[in-house]
Amino acid sequence: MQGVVVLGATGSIGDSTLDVVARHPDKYRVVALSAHSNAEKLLALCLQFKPSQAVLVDDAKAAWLAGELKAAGANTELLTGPDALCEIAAHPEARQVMAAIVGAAGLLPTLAAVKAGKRVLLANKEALVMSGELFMTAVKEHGAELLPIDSEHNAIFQSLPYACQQGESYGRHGVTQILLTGSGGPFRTRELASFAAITPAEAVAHPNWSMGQKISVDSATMMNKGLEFIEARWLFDCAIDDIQVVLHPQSIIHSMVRYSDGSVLAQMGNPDMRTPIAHAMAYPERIDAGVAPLDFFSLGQFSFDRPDAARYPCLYLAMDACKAGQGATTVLNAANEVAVAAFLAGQLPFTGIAKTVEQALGRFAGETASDLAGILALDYESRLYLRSLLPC
Ligand SMILES: NC(=O)C1=CN([C@@H]2O[C@H](COP(=O)(O)OP(=O)(O)OC[C@H]3O[C@@H](n4cnc5c(N)ncnc54)[C@H](OP(=O)(O)O)[C@@H]3O)[C@@H](O)[C@H]2O)C=CC1
Ligand SMILES: CC(=O)[C@@H](O)[C@H](O)COP(=O)(O)O
Ligand SMILES: [Mn+2]
Repeated sequence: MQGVVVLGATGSIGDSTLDVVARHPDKYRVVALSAHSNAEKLLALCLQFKPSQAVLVDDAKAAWLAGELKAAGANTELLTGPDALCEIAAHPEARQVMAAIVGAAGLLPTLAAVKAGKRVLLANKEALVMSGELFMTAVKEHGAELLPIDSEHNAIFQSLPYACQQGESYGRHGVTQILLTGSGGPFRTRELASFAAITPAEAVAHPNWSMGQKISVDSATMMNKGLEFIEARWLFDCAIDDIQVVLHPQSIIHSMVRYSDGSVLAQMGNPDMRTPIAHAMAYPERIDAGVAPLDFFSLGQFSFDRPDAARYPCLYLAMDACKAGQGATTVLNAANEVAVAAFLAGQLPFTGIAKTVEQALGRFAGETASDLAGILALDYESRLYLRSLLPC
């Protein structure tokens, strides 16, 4: 029986993770859960999964939640505040930690799980975007096991030779290219002239995946693919020129790996995050994820295309930031988080997201961030700068 911590338990990845856990009560036991402010949902999850600890970061409803847990006779200790996330990430009874907090807030708790030598199931791509080199060094130093949850990176992992899954360099095993697929989001064919009028409701309506708001907007701008480009560069230790982004609007092929002998290996499946989650939790075994089998007779056509720079400027800003280094990727991530929040709050047009990110990258051009303190300081400075520009 393996103990599991779910950071970000009340979100979309949290839902899928707990669904997989609930299918295998003989294999997995929840030892801790976290939420930011959704106390009602955290209460329901605590009563269902009976963790020994739960964290509600925002303490406004903590007294209410503690009272409800006590009244229900639950043996769950309630902790509050961001530091408690790092405490549960290192829970002594946990073998696996699902890192599914959205955004930069996930960096320190995810690193805490790494430093505690856990099997880290990485959904929180922003952590790697901010701290890739430092993060991967910590994984090696602390003997942690890092398994990608992001559907593309999980697909790449599955398509790599076993030796590369265990950390060997891909070039030595005939791998020549990573083909990172992306759907193109809800505006792949929309008239460019109407982009400034895009509403938050339109932007979060992803054609294939049901996800949280922030990542859904990122998919619409294709910043998501840019963040994933940076994530792939660090996860698989590959040269930037060896990663190619390919539009695949159907989201059935989740990414591919090209080999020197002409082979291309792909991982396919219905767009349901329970597949990569179950794969990573059970690795190297396979377990039921509750996902319907792929029915090839009803799939229709697969198509592929190049992403257009005029339609998806964020993708190209991210790829340039990846070339520039960790300082630029930290600024990119912070600026994008602030801009997406402003867009969702109705304070910035959709087209303003790329402009804001570009402005921040210009303002902090040449800044470097090599250690954790430097990364956190640059993240903070970038947010401060943007908040002075944006009405949020
Ligand atoms: N959804 C998906 O299919 C995929 C998601 N990912 C990545 O996984 C991560 C989670 O995404 P998703 O589940 O969609 O996001 P959601 O918005 O659905 O969930 C976010 C979770 O993080 C918590 N949270 C939010 N802010 C904070 C904070 N400041 N401190 C602590 N906890 C916080 C939320 O708590 P509360 O509910 O209380 O606000 C919630 O539990 C992201 O990094 C995303 O890019 C990657 C691939 C696919
Ligand atoms: C499910 C998942 O991994 C998301 O990151 C997904 O990839 C989003 O779809 P896009 O390809 O549109 O960004
Ligand atoms: Mn993805």
